[in-house]
Amino acid sequence: MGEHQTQAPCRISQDSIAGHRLGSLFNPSLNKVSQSSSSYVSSRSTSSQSVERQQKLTSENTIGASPERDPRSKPEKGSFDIFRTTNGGLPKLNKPLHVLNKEKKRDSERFKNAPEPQYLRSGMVLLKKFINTTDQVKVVNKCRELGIGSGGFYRPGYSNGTKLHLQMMCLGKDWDPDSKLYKDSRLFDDVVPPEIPGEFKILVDGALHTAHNFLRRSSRSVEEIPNMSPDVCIVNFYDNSGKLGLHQDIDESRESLAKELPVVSFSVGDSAEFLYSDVRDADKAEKVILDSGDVLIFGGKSRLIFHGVASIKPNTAPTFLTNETAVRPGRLNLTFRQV
Ligand SMILES: O=C(O)CCC(=O)C(=O)O
Ligand SMILES: [Fe+2]
Repeated sequence: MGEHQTQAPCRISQDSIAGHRLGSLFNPSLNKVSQSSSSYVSSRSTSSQSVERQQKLTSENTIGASPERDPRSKPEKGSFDIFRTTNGGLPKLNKPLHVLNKEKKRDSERFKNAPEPQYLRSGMVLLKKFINTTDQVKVVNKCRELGIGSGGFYRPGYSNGTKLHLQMMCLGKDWDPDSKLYKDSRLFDDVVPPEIPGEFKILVDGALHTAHNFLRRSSRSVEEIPNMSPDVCIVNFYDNSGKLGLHQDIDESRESLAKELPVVSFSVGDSAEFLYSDVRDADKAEKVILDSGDVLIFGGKSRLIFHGVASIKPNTAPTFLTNETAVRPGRLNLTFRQV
């Protein structure tokens, strides 16, 4: 990650901020990722030097974090469970089966006809309702399984005593918000993060494929969004008071940033108000709502955009998700990067 403020990766922060469905996780056609942009060389003026400059600039900030009592602000130990624990993590069954089935049918219909992707700006495309209902449930269950295990969720913080307003877990490699480094194991407990599940990678491929097809259809260059193959996924869980200040994701390698390889971001659960801007000023930022199942891609000319989560909208998670899983109120966000 780059610079975040409330949770995760190198985020610069400003606490003040305050689909074309292609698919199912197990659809083999999703493996066919467009090759056309794999040798993309950025035409953007992001020289290594400017990346370095920006990295320095942003690393002096923390993202959406606020001070806690612990002066050294070590990560809070003991894994966080994204499932409600009061009923042993079982899904809520307070509705009759026929009502649950009706709701499920309605939700599946809703997700079957994903709307046309939204072109937000060069290099930035939003795939509304890209992740179908079945796959959203799988994403939640997988994050829960990994999240309570070794290398699972914890509340990250900075050595100055501030903590991000979220729970975080890294897959593939660890990203440490304080040192802003990607490492093979976590600094605070030496645990090697779990691998990125293959099903997640298939969804990422499908999302990039869908975005490229959309760019082609709208007579734009597919090279606006270079292709990438993720080796890190940062999973954030925001409760209803969660947020993440405006930041840039700039801790990835110089090569990755110079090629402007995209960040692919999944949202599952409650909706979020997502801000993005060329400058770190929430008042000047554009706002877009990210709902459950949406995939946001930002690469190319938008790779270093300032972005953050202003708020989570309570009780907006789709009913199938709260009926079929025991997920707590809140939002899961998964950002995939090739670091
Ligand atoms: O939660 C989100 O939508 C954004 C997360 C993010 O920017 C990050 O983890 O770097
Ligand atoms: Fe970010």
